[in-house]
Amino acid sequence: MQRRIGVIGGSGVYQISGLDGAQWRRVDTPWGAPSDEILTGRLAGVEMAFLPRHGRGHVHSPASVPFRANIDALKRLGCTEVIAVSAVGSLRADFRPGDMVVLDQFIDRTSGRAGSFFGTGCVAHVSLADPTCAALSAACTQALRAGGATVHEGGTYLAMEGPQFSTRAESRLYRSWGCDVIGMTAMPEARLAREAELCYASVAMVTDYDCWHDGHGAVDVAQVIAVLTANAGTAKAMIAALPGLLGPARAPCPCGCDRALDHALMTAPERRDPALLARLDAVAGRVLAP
Ligand SMILES: CSC[C@H]1O[C@H](OP(=O)(O)O)[C@H](O)[C@@H]1O
Ligand SMILES: Nc1ncnc2[nH]cnc12
Repeated sequence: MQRRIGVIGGSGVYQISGLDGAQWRRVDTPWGAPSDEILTGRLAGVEMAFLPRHGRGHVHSPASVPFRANIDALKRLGCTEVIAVSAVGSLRADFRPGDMVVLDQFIDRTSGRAGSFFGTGCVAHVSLADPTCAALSAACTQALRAGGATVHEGGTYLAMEGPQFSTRAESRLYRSWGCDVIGMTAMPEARLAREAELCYASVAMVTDYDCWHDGHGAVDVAQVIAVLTANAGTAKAMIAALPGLLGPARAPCPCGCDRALDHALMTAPERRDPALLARLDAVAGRVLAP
């Protein structure tokens, strides 16, 4: 099977360069329009698809990011895996601004966001015990280290609703829960990637210490942008290195991400809603197609 690597760029990452045959493409989905057009092309002979999560110019607030359309569009374009890049606040002293964290767990405190492709007329329950792909995450770690980044392998991300930053009491609470970093977008993105049977790796750049650290002022956007700008090359170097590490051919995922729906569907075939099934053509076509 041919590989296509999807990349979702977070705050400060609105494009990638160096693609052969680069083209911004509009992709329509049954879940509405994605955050922006998607930049496709080849890097070191591997098909790529890049989508800026907030849109070019940072148009979408965390709550208005069309997460379902974004994941559907990447799947529809033939992506086999998604690397999500995010800016995060650190909830621990040893995760410093400029460091990279390859996340492996999430606590979801968002509210009111559409968090599933499934629902009435086609119910499914996928496992989220391990919400990221260990194999893809290991490749991201390797690519980051090759570029000289300081990398923390594993970390728990507190997904907050925002758009305001946390209160000090919230920040302290999340630290007491054992969370390592905080951001506003990894959920429901990670849930939806799993439902769409995409390998998902979440790579976070630490930009600040949120507001719990006595030795640092409370986070503001200027601080986040300054750290993102100073370290702009880090995520880009990782993306440039990944095609060489992964190669153009894709084998079955050793973690089973590409088979997440094998035992997830609950609704009896004769009770399924044809309209919902039609919307699921890309994300669940493997298990629903007649
Ligand atoms: C600009 S600070 C807050 C903003 O940055 C993060 O975005 P992303 O996860 O897309 O990199 C955070 O989640 C907020 O959306
Ligand atoms: N402290 C913080 N809280 C939430 N999202 C962030 N993104 C970057 N820093 C953040």
